[in-house]
Amino acid sequence: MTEIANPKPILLVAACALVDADNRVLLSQRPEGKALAGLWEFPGGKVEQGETPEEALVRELREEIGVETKVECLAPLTFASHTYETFHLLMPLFICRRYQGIPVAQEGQALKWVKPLKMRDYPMPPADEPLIPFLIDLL
Ligand SMILES: Nc1nc2c([nH]c(=O)n2[C@@H]2O[C@H](COP(=O)(O)OP(=O)(O)OP(=O)(O)O)[C@@H](O)[C@H]2O)c(=O)[nH]1
Repeated sequence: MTEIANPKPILLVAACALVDADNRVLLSQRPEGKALAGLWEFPGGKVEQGETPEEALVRELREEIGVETKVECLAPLTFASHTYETFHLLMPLFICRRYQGIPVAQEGQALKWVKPLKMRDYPMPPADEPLIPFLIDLL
């Protein structure tokens, strides 16, 4: 029988670089008590059964920061592929400039608009670090 070399499940998480008129990107700080607490991440979350990544993101942006957008307003930018201890994260990163509402934390998390060149000042999960150069190039 063939052994499976890497038994870690792949976790599909959709994330969004929400961009404001000054080309700043919204970062959200992971609350205490969660894995990777205190680190700054892109809004988003797990893609649930029956959802596309874009649909998951529209839902997560509404639930997490009270912002309304549409699937058509999300453009693919890049992705993260990173092995954590118990799973392998596959995380498409979308960019969104068209949305309604001012982001307000719905789950008590801190939010911050950050210029891509300043993102190194905000500790991010290891999966996110390789994504920063794409935002620097684009914005
Ligand atoms: N939303 C988001 N998740 C990220 C980023 N980078 C990164 O490694 N992740 C990881 O992807 C997973 C996202 O899951 P999530 O936000 O839906 O779930 P969670 O850990 O808050 O748990 P829960 O919603 O089940 O309570 C977490 O393990 C998180 O650490 C990122 O930039 N944004």
